[in-house]
Formats: sequence, C-alpha cells, structure tokens
Amino acid sequence: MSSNIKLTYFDFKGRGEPIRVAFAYGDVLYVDNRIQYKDWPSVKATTPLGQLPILEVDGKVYTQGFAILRYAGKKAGLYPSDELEALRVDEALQVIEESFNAKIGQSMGIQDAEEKKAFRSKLVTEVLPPYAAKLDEYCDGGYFGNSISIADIAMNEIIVWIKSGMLEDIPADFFDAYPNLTQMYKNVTEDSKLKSYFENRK
Ligand SMILES: N[C@@H](CCC(=O)N[C@@H](CS)C(=O)NCC(=O)O)C(=O)O
Repeated sequence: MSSNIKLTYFDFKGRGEPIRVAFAYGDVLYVDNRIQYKDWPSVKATTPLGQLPILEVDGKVYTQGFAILRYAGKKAGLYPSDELEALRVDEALQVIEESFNAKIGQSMGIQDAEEKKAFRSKLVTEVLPPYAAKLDEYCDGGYFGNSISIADIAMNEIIVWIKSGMLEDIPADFFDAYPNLTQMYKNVTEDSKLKSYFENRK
C-alpha cells in the first residue's frame, strides 16, 4: 500500500527514530525512506536546509525533527489535547533538544580523542545532570503528561541510546540515578502498542 507521507532520514535511529516510533504507535502508514551515507551528498543538495529528517506530505516538504514528531504525535494520539499538558510535553522536548541532543551532538563533532573524552566527562558530571534531574521531576507519574506522549517517546530513545553503551565515555548506567525516567523507560519499552515495533526494529 502507498502513502502520501514520506519520512526521509539516515539508516539509523538518531533524530528520525522518535518519528518512526510515533507512526508505529498510531499505525500511521508512511514511507520510511532511509538514506545511505554514500548517497547523502547528492540527497543533501535537494533538501531545504541540507539536513535530515525531512517529511513530505502530499508533495510538500517539512524540516525539523521535533516539529515533525509533533505532527506524527497528533496523528498517532501521542500529543495531549489539554493545553497545559501539551505545554509540559513541549517544554520537555525543548529541554531534551537543548541538553542531550545538542550537547552530545556537539561532542560527536570533536575530532581529537583527548578533547572529546574531557568534553564528555564534563557532560556526565556537570552539564547533563541538572537537565536530567528536571526531566526526572517532570516524569513523576511515569510519563511527562498524564499518559504516553511524544516527549516520552523522544526521551526513551535517548535513554535507549545511552544504555546501549555506544557512546564512549558516557556511562551506560547514567540514568540509573533517575527513578522516574527509569520508570518511564520501562513504561514505554513495555507499551503494548510498541512492544512488537521495538522487538523487530533495526
Ligand atoms: N535542527 C534540525 C537538525 C537536523 C540535524 O542535525 N540533522 C543531522 C542528522 S541528525 C544531519 O542531517 N546531518 C548531516 C549534515 O548536516 O550534513 C532538526 O532538529 O531536525
């Protein structure tokens, strides 16, 4: 079956994966267009801002991972209708962007191994804990809102990423100190609408 919605991202999780998870949660039909690195230079030139993810709907192109996630969340029933609950979800997303996405992303661009190690060590001991503590406080009911939302989906992907141990010098047990985030991770990974997606995803 074809769809009028096409998500284009690299063939890994990154900023594209929360969107894929949200679509899976809502059984939203879409084309999962995965770009290989070798093809990126030619694709880059065709994108609005030279970056991914992009979303095409009925031929129109949209950028910005969390904006696209919000669209996916509204379609999938993962975005609160209550204004203040939605404000908390949006706030959490912005904190995730400013902290884990931006700072870890910045560390990935450091070429010198010693410099990268020192930068990441400071992230773990000084920079990230205040953000993680605030996010943990917001998640005290097991979710950022009253039930699962795109903020949980996005944060869960950060936790899965760090727990995988793939990020050198960022300890896999970083989130063990945050009980509410740990509970949220459990809630999302065991969600009946997502279990099969998580078991089968690349
Ligand atoms: N503000 C953008 C940032 C997008 C971004 O940084 N994309 C990266 C991958 S996660 C990218 O396309 N990198 C390749 C490049 O810049 O050439 C968003 O939130 O979507």
